[in-house]
Amino acid sequence: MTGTPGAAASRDGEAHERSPPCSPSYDLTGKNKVVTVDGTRVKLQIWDTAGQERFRSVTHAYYRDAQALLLLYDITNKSSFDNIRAWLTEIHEYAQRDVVIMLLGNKADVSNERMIRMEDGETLAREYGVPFMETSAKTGMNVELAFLAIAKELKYRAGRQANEPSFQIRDYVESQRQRPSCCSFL
Ligand SMILES: Nc1nc2c(ncn2[C@@H]2O[C@H](COP(=O)(O)OP(=O)(O)OP(=O)(O)O)[C@@H](O)[C@H]2O)c(=O)[nH]1
Repeated sequence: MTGTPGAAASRDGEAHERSPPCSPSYDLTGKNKVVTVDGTRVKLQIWDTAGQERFRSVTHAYYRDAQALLLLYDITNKSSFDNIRAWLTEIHEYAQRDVVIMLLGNKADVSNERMIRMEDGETLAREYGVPFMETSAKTGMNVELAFLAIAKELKYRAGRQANEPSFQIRDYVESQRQRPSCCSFL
């Protein structure tokens, strides 16, 4: 789902499936995942929420209890990017206060139709203090990393020990993410 909280990890960790997977090879939304973090299996229950304005009131119910939200926009679609601020405002109002948010600019493989520069995604993410990367559900670029980073953050929060070094999701994503090789012309 573009321009929306595209995926959410819920509190109970039980499997639910709401919408069919998108046709590209790597699913950003729509499936449940088990991610292994330092030998521990972290089960993510993922909901793909409706992005359209008319579904917003329904969507609240989906992310109200979420522990993490992946906000996706489509790098070839400016309005999906412009909608992100509205979604962040919504999230601020309706989601858990400590929800983990990640901003993803999807379709990074479609470089010839790019409308949103990677720097614009980075600037927006910095403004809201959330991790950011570009992804491709087609090639799989950074898809596993998005889920792994969320799982690491949730596991860290759940079992934080006094002497454990803190996990910084933004730094982790920044250091691990791949960059599309396409963007230098913009
Ligand atoms: N090239 C490319 N196409 C993608 C990518 N992700 C999704 N698509 C295509 O974009 C179209 C929309 O994908 P969806 O996953 O249905 O997007 P959505 O925003 O959830 O759409 P709705 O649920 O209909 O609102 C489909 O044709 C997908 O195959 C990607 O990373 N790269």
